[in-house]
Amino acid sequence: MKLVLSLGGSVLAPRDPERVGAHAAVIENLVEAGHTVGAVVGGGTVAREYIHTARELGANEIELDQLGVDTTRLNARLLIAALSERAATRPARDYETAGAALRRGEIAVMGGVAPGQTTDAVSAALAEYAGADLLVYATSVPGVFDADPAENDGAHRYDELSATELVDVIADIEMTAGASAPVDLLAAKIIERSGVRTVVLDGTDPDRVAEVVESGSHDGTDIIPAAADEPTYWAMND
Ligand SMILES: Nc1ncnc2c1ncn2[C@@H]1O[C@H](COP(=O)(O)OP(=O)(O)O)[C@@H](O)[C@H]1O
Ligand SMILES: O=c1ccn([C@@H]2O[C@H](COP(=O)(O)OP(=O)(O)O)[C@@H](O)[C@H]2O)c(=O)[nH]1
Repeated sequence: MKLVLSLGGSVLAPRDPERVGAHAAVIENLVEAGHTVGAVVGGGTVAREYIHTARELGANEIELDQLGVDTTRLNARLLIAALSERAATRPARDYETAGAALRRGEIAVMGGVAPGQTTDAVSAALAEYAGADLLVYATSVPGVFDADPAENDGAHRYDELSATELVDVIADIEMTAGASAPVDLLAAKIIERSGVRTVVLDGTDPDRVAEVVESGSHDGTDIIPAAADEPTYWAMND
């Protein structure tokens, strides 16, 4: 299958070579098994540190986003360093370049693209552009909740959610540079229109990514293209 993997900066823990190596190994194994893989890497704490410092210095939100973009590309280079020669040599800066790499059978790697969004949207756009069979958001929480689980002990995880419902759930999350959301709003809208099958899961253990590709099973949130019935919930502490 053709997979686009969104590796949140929080998950890649860029300064931990073991973690980056483990994610690279899962990607290599998937390619070895015949899958086509595009990976999009987030900015993580390094991006947020730059953004925080520059905000204190008076930078505007577009300047802050641009710092974030540059950091995601540095992190993307770390993933490339851990991948074999099957990977493109540098992070693609646009979808045509990444798509061309995928057509050549390479592992395409991207960071950010433009201010006003996050790598969540880049992942959704690459998935749409490349005609991906599956889009996986490997993030630091086990799916999409009805409230931020970091701030609400009683937050409930959605087992599945339509893309339209996802838009509603995340619409109120702020869009400032460096903001945290399991999937950003633009990504949700792109998923809604593209209909690409999407899963949001806890990707701190890279084996969970391999499992969802190979067996379809996961403990995260399924984003289903068509309008869903009533969303189903799992209590966070179940
Ligand atoms: N409704 C929600 N469901 C899940 N996570 C949420 C929600 N609202 C806010 N968050 C926060 O989003 C964070 C994930 O975003 P982020 O740190 O940007 O991840 P990544 O680095 O994987 O892109 C989580 O730590 C969580 O606290
Ligand atoms: O195409 C992009 C990708 C990223 N960013 C900026 O870079 C930050 C970090 O990227 P991302 O949120 O994807 O990183 P993660 O949440 O995965 O650490 C974002 O908050 C944005 O400010 C951006 O402006 N455009």
